[in-house]
Amino acid sequence: MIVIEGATKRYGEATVVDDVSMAVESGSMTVVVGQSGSGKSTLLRMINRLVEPSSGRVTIDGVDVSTVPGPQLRRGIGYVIQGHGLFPHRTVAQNIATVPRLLGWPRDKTRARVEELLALLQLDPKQFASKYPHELSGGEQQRVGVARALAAGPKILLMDEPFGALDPIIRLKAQDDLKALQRRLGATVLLVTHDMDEAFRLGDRIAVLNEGRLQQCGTPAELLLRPATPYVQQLVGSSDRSYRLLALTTAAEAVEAGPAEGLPGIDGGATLREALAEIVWRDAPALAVLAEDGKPLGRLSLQAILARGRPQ
Ligand SMILES: Nc1ncnc2c1ncn2[C@@H]1O[C@H](COP(=O)(O)OP(=O)(O)OP(=O)(O)O)[C@@H](O)[C@H]1O
Repeated sequence: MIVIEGATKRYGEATVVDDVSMAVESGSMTVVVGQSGSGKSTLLRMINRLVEPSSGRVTIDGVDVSTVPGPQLRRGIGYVIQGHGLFPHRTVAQNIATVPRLLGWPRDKTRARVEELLALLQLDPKQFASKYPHELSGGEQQRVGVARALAAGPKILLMDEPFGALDPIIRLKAQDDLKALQRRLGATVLLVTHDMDEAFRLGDRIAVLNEGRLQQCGTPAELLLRPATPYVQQLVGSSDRSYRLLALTTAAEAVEAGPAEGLPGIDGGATLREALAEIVWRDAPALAVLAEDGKPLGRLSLQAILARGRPQ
């Protein structure tokens, strides 16, 4: 678990991170969201000691990071930045092998790890290992950046606007891939973005920063239903908060008993927001919710969906 206690960073007269306290559970994903200049990157970089706090402290599993030499700390924490920061004159394989090489891994072990990560991130090793960063698309570079950060098997991954340079469709795919990967690896992820939709798609918890101050750190539902400050309320937006709430629940979680024959089907893993769109599009009173094997789990009525789109 990462615990941030009273973290403050001052540059001259300016306090850019102001007495922030929050915790990130092991194996969860927390998204730090806020406007440009709100202190997100500075807060993130205090965790891997690229920035030293003026006061306050960060502990990882109870160990104060200020007691661990920076380079040693950073070898155990993956770090992904916008634009990927890949070394332009090194191949994809050499980029991914950066930390294993620093750690003195044997060649065979490093090579096997590089191939495993490329496959994990859906980049064919035969095709990509010997390419250079400029020969890759933005989405491919982004995946190599993630592979490099994961190379030495860190339990913590810090990601600073990792999808900022991607176009919207690739960005959605990259977000889904990251969520699946994070679950699979059980990694603790702290991700910075200024995009509220990204925060809602990815975050188990969302931390909202404004002018260096933490406004709220809570689950997406808590932010929507109980915004702690007018700033959070404004940020989550009143026009689409119902849709955001619906996007937090799956059809399988809201399924009702009753006949489902003849109704249009929807996958149990689809969100209620998607289910609502399907009902509107099909002009149907309800949907049949389907398990992975295609068998019906029950039905989902328009009323049941609408009830989930407002405070219970
Ligand atoms: N080394 C530094 N010296 C002086 N001021 C700095 C330094 N690093 C950051 N700042 C200032 O601290 C504030 C917060 O910067 P930070 O990069 O943490 O914000 P951010 O929320 O990540 O912004 P963005 O979304 O634009 O990346 C900004 O006003 C920035 O100018």
